[in-house]
Amino acid sequence: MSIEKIKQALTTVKYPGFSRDIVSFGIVRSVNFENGKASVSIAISSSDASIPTAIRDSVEQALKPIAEIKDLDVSIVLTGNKKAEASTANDGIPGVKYIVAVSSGKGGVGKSTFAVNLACAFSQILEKEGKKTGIMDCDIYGPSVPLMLGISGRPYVEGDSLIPMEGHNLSVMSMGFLVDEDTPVVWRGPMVMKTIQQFSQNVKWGELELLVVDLPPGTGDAQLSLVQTIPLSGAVIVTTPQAVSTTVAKRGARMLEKTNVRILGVAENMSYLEGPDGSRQNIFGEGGGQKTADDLGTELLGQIPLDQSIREGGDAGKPIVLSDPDSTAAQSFHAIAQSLLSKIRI
Ligand SMILES: Nc1ncnc2c1ncn2[C@@H]1O[C@H](COP(=O)(O)OP(=O)(O)OP(=O)(O)O)[C@@H](O)[C@H]1O
Repeated sequence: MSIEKIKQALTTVKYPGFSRDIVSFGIVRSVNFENGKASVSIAISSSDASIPTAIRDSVEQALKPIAEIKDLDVSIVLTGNKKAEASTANDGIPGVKYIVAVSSGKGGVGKSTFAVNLACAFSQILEKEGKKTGIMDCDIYGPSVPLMLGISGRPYVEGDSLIPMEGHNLSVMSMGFLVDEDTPVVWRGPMVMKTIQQFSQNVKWGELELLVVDLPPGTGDAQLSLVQTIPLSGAVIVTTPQAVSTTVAKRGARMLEKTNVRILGVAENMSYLEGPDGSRQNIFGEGGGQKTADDLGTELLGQIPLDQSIREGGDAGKPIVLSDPDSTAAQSFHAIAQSLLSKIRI
C-alpha cells in the first residue's frame, strides 16, 4: 500500500463551494500510513465552522474503499491565513458586511442587467430587516448601471472619498458617474488597474449589509486586480444557455478560483421565452447553465427568462424586480438572492 494511493483518493475530495480538490488546493499537510493506520493532516484557514466537518466527512468517504486502511485519523489544523478563506463576513470595506461579485466570462450575457436586478431583490429582502444594499459598477469600459437604475449626476466628494448616489433604496457607485458619456474611455492597462483600485477603495458606503459588485466583463487584468483588491464573500457566474458561453464562463470562474474567491453558484440568463400559455421556448439552446455549474462543482442558482420587459426596464431605469415584482423573472431574481443570502450568512 503506497501513500500515493491515499493521496490519489484525496484528489477526489473537493473543497466545499469550490470545484478544486483539497490536494491541488494545497491544504493537505501530510499523509502517513503505518500498520494499517492512515493519518491525514489538513490545514484550513476558513472561519466557516462547517468547512472542517464537511472536509473530514468527505475524506473519510474517499478513503473508505481502500481495504488496507483499518484505522483512520484525520486531523484538521485551523490556521489564520485570511487570503485562503472561502467566505466570511467582510471586513475589507468599512461598514460593508458582505460583498457578492457578479461575473461573466464575456460581455453581452446580461451581466449588468442581472447585477442590477439582483441588487434590487437583495434590497427588497434586506429592507425588511432594516438593512441596506449597495451596488458598485466596476465596468469601466461600458458602465451601464446608472442608466439601468435611472440615476444620473455626479457623486459628492468628501475629503478623499466619494459618496454613493442613491436610487430605488440602493447606494450606487459607478464609473459612469465619473466619466462623461461621450468621452470614450480609452485607458492604458496600468492606468485601468490603478483607477479601478482607487475607485473601489475610496467610496464611503456607510452601513451596508450587502454590496453587489458588477465586475468588468472578461478575465483580464482589470477583473483580477479588482478581486484582489476587494475581499469578496463570493461570486456568481452569469452565463447563457449556449454551449459556447459555458466554456467562457468556466474560464472566468477559474480566474476567480485562482484568487480563492468562493464561487457561490451559476445563474443562467436569457434561458427561455415564455409563451402566453406558459410554454417555454429555448431560443438560445438549453443546458448551458447546468453544465457550467456541474463542471465547476457548484449549483445552478436559477434561470432568468428572455423577456422584453427586462430590456425595457433596463432602458427605462426601472428594473423588472421593481416594476413587475410578480413576473417570473422577478421571482427568479428573488429566489437567487435568497439562496445567495443563505449561503453567505452561514
Ligand atoms: N433576460 C433578458 N431578457 C431580455 N433582455 C435582456 C435580458 N438580459 C439582458 N437583456 C438585454 O441585453 C442587453 C445586454 O445586457 P447587459 O448590458 O446587461 O449585458 P452585459 O453582459 O452586462 O454586457 P456588458 O458586459 O458588455 O456590459 C441589454 O439591452 C439588456 O437589456
